Amino acid sequence: MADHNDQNLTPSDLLLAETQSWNQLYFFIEHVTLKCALQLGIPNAITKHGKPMTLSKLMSSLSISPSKYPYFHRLTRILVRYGLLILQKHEDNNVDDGDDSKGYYSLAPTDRYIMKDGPWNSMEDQDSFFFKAWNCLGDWFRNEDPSKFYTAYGDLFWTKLSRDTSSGNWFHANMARDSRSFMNVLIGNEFKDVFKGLTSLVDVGGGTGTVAMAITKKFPDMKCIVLDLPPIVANLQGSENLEFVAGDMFQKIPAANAVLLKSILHDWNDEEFVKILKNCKDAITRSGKVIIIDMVMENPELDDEAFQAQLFIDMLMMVFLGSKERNKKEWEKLFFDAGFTSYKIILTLGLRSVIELYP
Ligand SMILES: C[S@@+](CC[C@H](N)C(=O)[O-])C[C@H]1O[C@@H](n2cnc3c(N)ncnc32)[C@H](O)[C@@H]1O
Ligand SMILES: COc1cc(-c2oc3cc(O)cc(O)c3c(=O)c2O)cc(OC)c1OC
Repeated sequence: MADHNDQNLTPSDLLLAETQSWNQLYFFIEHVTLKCALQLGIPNAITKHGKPMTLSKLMSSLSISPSKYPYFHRLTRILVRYGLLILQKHEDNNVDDGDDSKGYYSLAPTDRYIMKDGPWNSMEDQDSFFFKAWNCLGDWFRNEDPSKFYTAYGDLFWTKLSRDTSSGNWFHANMARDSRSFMNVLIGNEFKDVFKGLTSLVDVGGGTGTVAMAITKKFPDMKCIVLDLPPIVANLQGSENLEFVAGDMFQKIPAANAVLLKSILHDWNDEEFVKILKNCKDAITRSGKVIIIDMVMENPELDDEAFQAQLFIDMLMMVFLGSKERNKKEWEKLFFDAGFTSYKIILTLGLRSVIELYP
């Protein structure tokens, strides 16, 4: 007796559904194998070796027993499939993947981003903190909590970070690495004149100051203020043109030519978003501007792989903050709700865009 769900499916539909269900239900194995590669130190071992290496040499450098070869070969096979490793086969075309002497492994560009000093990969010490929020996500769709993170911890994300030193340090260290990486790209694009001519700027929610330091290094005549919550900036030392100010962007933002908001507005719901922007508008001069570095969803400039990455981060915002990524229309509506008259998307760099907003 065919299952009632199968009645309308042809045999080939059923076989396709089997493949698709395995790829959808077991998608997590990509994450598990990536974390295994990081845990074993595969990217660092290949980098240290300085050139493509055979499986046996890689295993030996990782102190993995040769008895594990038949299993380790299958781990590297799936890492090649996921584009984390590149297998350069020897000229001899009838290479057998399992034949160590004819294949050399090297790192794909992805690895250089997720390497130990890349942002968001050093979750080992925060595994439970990070993954606990994702567990049983369905529970959140049946409660009234502001986020799944709140369901898991009984605390808002920013409150928890300010109380829990280790998760706070993990988060801000990774945010700083993300900022260093992004600012290197933005500097590479000559900042596209975004900061040109400014004599003062407030980096709202500027964290530990990575962005502000990059800007003041490039523009030494600019006075920069980093505004963030007291626990974040309390022990940070400024410099001649960089000052850390403890405060709340929902209360007041220090006056300046311009205000910078990098990865801030996507952390908040529409009402909070408008409140932050209204405070930004009060802070800038009439000839000033608000500079936003954040994601514009459904951006026609981005390919499907980038769109999937944005969807993942949108889920991350939903789970951790109860917030969202926004498309151009959603951004524009909130800009005008906050009383701004015009804006310009200056450029898109990877997943994020640089937007200028004018009072
Ligand atoms: C996603 S992080 C972005 C940090 C930094 N802009 C960057 O891109 O690397 C959000 C920042 O907002 C700060 N923040 C959260 N609530 C705030 C508030 N009420 N006032 C000021 N800063 C706040 C957090 O402490 C954190 O540093
Ligand atoms: C708010 O908590 C988290 C935020 C992020 C996060 O990660 C990003 C990664 C990117 O490649 C580009 C981005 O623009 C961003 C963000 O804007 C952003 O906020 C990541 C986290 O953990 C992986 C967070 O902690 C839960």
